[in-house]
Amino acid sequence: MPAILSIQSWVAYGHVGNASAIFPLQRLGAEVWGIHTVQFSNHTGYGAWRGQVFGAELIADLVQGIEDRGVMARCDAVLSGYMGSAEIGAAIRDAARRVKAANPAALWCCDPVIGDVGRGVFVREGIPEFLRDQALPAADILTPNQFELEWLTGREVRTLADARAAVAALQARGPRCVLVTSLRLDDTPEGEIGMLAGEGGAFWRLSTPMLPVSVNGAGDAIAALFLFHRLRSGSARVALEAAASSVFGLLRRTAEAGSREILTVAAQEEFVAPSRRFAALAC
Ligand SMILES: Nc1ncnc2c1ncn2[C@@H]1O[C@H](COP(=O)(O)OP(=O)(O)O)[C@@H](O)[C@H]1O
Ligand SMILES: Cc1ncc(COP(=O)(O)O)c(C=O)c1O
Ligand SMILES: [Mg+2]
Repeated sequence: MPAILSIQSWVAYGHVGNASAIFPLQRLGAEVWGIHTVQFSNHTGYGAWRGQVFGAELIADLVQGIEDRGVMARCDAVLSGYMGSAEIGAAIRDAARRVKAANPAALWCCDPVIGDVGRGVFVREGIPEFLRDQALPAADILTPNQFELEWLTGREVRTLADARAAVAALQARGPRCVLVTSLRLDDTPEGEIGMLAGEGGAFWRLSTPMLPVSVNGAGDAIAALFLFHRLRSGSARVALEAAASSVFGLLRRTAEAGSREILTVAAQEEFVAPSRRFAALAC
């Protein structure tokens, strides 16, 4: 089973960042080393929250402490998400560098949290540029949503050809494997939501019904699950099908309960045995 160093936000109430990623990974059997970039009362989608963005020194210090235990070579991947500040981004990039120095087979899966279609950019100044100019070239796996794909490439994505070209443009700059989430293209049927994965010159597409929920943290869960299944199977297609099926089940349960927060704990069976399986198509 993989060991994953997960460096993301923490919230006391609800499920985004590490509070969305760690439990599903553990439920699947992964060992997770969690470092929190912020500790907030709740996610920022509520418009109001309390807490702190941690200093970059704290992140670097915790990484050093793990290195002091002599376990870096046992780390299979670094998973990063909401950064809190561009300085924290630099500490995360350094952590990925150290892990890879100890274990050259280790992967950095970077979820480039910048914003989304409804809300626009919702992270601090300097973070989007850091992700584009510093993180992207060093990452192995990238999991942007459609808004982030467009921001990072400076391209409009309307058609499947646009999406494939944008993914290829990202791959040309670094990450060998890309998962695009929340993809709505001109041929996406009303009532569906799509995803696109690309690796090794191949592309796979998958869509699921759109559920009547507007939640935060699904992107963090999908990045964690995609990384886990990509590590285990070595296949982006297999990882896409597994992650998408689990997150659909999680959100279906969340919609049925009418919950504002994703039901990470109550719907945990969906991580192990999704109630409905979706197949990806080569495209
Ligand atoms: N309303 C929804 N109905 C069905 N699936 C959804 C819905 N919202 C999100 N998802 C699923 O969760 C994935 C990640 O979604 P999203 O929260 O948009 O990511 P991010 O937060 O990174 O933008 C999507 O690709 C989709 O598969
Ligand atoms: C603290 C924090 N972390 C992470 C996220 C990312 O959430 P999502 O998975 O919806 O992109 C958010 C979004 O609001 C947030 O406020
Ligand atoms: Mg996201």
